[in-house]
Amino acid sequence: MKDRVVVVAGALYDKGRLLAARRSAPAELAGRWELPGGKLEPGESPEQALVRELREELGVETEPVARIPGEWPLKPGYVLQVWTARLVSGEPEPLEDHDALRWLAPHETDAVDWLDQDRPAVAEAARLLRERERDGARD
Ligand SMILES: Nc1nc2c([nH]c(=O)n2[C@H]2C[C@H](O)[C@@H](COP(=O)(O)OP(=O)(O)OP(=O)(O)O)O2)c(=O)[nH]1
Repeated sequence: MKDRVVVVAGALYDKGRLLAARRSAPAELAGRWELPGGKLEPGESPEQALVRELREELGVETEPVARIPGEWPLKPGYVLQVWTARLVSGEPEPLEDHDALRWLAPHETDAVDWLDQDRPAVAEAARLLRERERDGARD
């Protein structure tokens, strides 16, 4: 479908932890946790959109690693796509759209109240995180 909006979100990893961000708006999503990101703009690749959104929202530089297979419906006309990404520089801060951030260790990935529509992607991101831990990844 051509006129659907793609929202690109990042499963951002650093030091074996996954970043969760608490939305501050709109009212129906505020207080719930999500993977940070935003809408694809015309002419952008999903990876470019992800790097731009994470820079705007969190003030960090990141590098997309791989897409988590699948896409998930949001509100009508919107779909969510998720990439794993690694932190290249900076320490994330809730600059825009969020009022709290948390780095979650592999055993803590269920500790926040994720948006329902994010749960399948978060489950896969958590699985990949545990796999990286078993493999002895250092970042
Ligand atoms: N970023 C993000 N948005 C999500 C997730 N799950 C989910 O339902 N959404 C919804 C919330 C918003 O309605 C929409 C994304 O819009 P946004 O407001 O984050 O994107 P944006 O920065 O491009 O928006 P804008 O302020 O420029 O309008 O998707 C998620 O995991 N990450």
